[in-house]
Amino acid sequence: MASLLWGGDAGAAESERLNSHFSNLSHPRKNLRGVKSTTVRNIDGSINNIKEDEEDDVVDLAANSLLNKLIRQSLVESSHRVEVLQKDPSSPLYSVKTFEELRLKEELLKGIYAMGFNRPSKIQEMALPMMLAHPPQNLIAQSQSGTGKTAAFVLAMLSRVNALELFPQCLCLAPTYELALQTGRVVEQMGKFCVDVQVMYAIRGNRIPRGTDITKQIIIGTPGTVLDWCFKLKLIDLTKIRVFVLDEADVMIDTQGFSDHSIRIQRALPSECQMLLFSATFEDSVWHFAERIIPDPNVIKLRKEELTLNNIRQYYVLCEHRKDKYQALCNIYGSITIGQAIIFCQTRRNAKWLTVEMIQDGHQVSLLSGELTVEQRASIIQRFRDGKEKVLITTNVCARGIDVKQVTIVVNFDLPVKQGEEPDYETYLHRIGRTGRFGKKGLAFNMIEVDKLPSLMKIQDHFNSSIKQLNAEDMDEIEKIDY
Ligand SMILES: Nc1ncnc2c1ncn2[C@@H]1O[C@H](COP(=O)(O)OP(=O)(O)OP(=O)(O)O)[C@@H](O)[C@H]1O
Repeated sequence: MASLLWGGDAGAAESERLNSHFSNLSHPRKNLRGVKSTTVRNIDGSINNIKEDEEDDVVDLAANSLLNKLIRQSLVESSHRVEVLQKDPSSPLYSVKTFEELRLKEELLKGIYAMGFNRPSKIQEMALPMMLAHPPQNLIAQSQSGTGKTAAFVLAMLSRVNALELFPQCLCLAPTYELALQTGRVVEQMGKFCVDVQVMYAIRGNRIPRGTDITKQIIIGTPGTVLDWCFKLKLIDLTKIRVFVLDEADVMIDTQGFSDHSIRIQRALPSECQMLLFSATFEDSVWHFAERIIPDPNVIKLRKEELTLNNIRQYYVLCEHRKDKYQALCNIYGSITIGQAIIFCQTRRNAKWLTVEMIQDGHQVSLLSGELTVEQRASIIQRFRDGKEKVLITTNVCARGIDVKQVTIVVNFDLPVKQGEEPDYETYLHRIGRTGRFGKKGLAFNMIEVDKLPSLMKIQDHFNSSIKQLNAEDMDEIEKIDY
């Protein structure tokens, strides 16, 4: 039966190879038209050979997710209410304000406190009692990145493991090799005092001979390799799994083949196995997938705070060409005191050109674009966060990923457009918008070539918010801008 299943899925390992997470992370998907190599001097004076790409950087969900994890220093608190949909609406709804209320094993509680967690996060307050209930309950949970989902399901896995039984009992699927490792690190940290509990990674490159007796209790892996380990190599007996976690479901369904692999794995689990699914977003596609894979679930949602343009003053400067845009930028830069600014370009080529121009003019800037590895990107964002550079020039790659609260000025050196010059409203909002909660004022400048003016006007209409024209030659006018 198992081999038949496998035979029907001849492409699991292959599709994982093709998805090639590692290279995806280092080089987000791109159209390689017009690629050539140029030498660029980095801010620190070192020399880098960077490919010159005429095309946009494409947002890579898995890379962004990892980037967020690498640069995040603490919990992202949300003021939004948690919505709960119980499988059995008549059963009482529990929430906990302390970890003690969960009656965890002593060593686990010690691990949690050693990580510096004092009390459950908002989503954990509701999710943990459900996840730790007897009999085990299935759960679908959605809340934005950084709100404590990973810590929650790691806690559930660690609390259900029987350290004396030496076989895989908990199985967690993650979309990429690197994300699996990140989750594994949390298991290792939180389970620091659970000395007999061990983790193993079912990821590409971790070659285990067929029929090996795996004694580790928690397996974290990517769907293709896990499928291999279960059906082809017979390393994991799925009928003995007690907790099945599907993490980053939104990223998972974005990767070809992964939904099918996950469903195939889930089908072979025993009915009493607890099934948990987590996602940062809840579009229809994620929801349909979640419903297919998690039977009789409880559902917890923490709404993401909406972005708004209300507190942002928006201007545009009409320019003839790129040099003209640069001049306008310099005039603005020279006339108002800028704390920190992010400048967005549509292509890597433009971003690189602008970086070189600004450095030559003596500005302290750094360049963040998709050709850098995730670790390099994380380090650049961290330096910017720490105020080591005042200006960050970037492409779309980090438009959605980063939250640098001290930035009050955003410059669209190029307007975000989709193919066919249709404005990209969502990206515009993500670049400039703020959540209402922080309520901070902000300034946005759009450098617009004449032929892009209709697109800008569409953006103005779409958001029903005014974008004023600014004469970048008129220093008095610029100096009057107060923010
Ligand atoms: N109860 C808590 N108290 C303090 N810090 C916490 C708590 N829970 C989680 N954290 C910390 O908050 C950060 C975000 O948590 P976590 O990674 O679990 O969020 P997430 O929702 O899984 O994010 P992502 O969607 O990116 O995976 C981590 O640094 C984690 O150590």
